[in-house]
Amino acid sequence: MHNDIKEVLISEEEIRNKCKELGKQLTKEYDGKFPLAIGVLKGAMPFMSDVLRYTEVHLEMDFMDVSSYGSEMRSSGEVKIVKDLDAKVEGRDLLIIEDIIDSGLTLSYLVDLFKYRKANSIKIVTLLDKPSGRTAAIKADLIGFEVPDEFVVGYGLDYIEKYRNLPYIGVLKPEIYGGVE
Ligand SMILES: O=P(O)(O)OC[C@H]1O[C@H](OP(=O)(O)OP(=O)(O)O)[C@H](O)[C@@H]1O
Ligand code: HPA
Ligand SMILES: [Mg+2]
Repeated sequence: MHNDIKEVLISEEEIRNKCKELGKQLTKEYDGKFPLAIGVLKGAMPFMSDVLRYTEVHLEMDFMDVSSYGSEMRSSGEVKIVKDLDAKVEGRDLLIIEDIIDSGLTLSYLVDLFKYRKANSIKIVTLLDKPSGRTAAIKADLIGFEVPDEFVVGYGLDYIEKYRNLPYIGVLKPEIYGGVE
């Protein structure tokens, strides 16, 4: 598995330190509140687990499974709900947790949906931001790292469902995806 990686962009230690830093910021942000932390499956799973363990406020966790990439390296543009939330969002302070914002289509779809469902507030924390990929106007409130215009894998991010269990963020060797995007 590690052999398929051309370059490690963000190490395991850098990710851990960033999760601690973001966890502290979230603790301040939600002091005295009871936010609903929403993990966007599947990619956000490792980041959600790590960042929330460094928060020191009461919060509720829920999950939404949406998918728009399938086996492609570019968004299909169509966001499909695979699993909806269990919790009601009306009147709640929402914290959406993402692994990456690329085109922004997934998050703009979710933000619109949660506004329609009458959330009291909506904030976004993302581990990675790839501004070069953006087609929808969306910005996170908290960002871990900015990544260049490359398809990244690891720590939740997949290429055809593989590499999510890598402990770091890396770039695949071109021969793994046939050298074309
Ligand atoms: O900003 P965007 O261009 O919408 O891309 C970001 C989204 O794409 C990936 O999810 P994907 O749809 O691949 O599902 P997955 O998390 O199950 O891999 C990623 O985890 C984000 O949720
Ligand atoms: O760079 C990426 N890697 C993996 N999944 C993704 N989903 C959006 N962008 C990416
Ligand atoms: Mg994916």
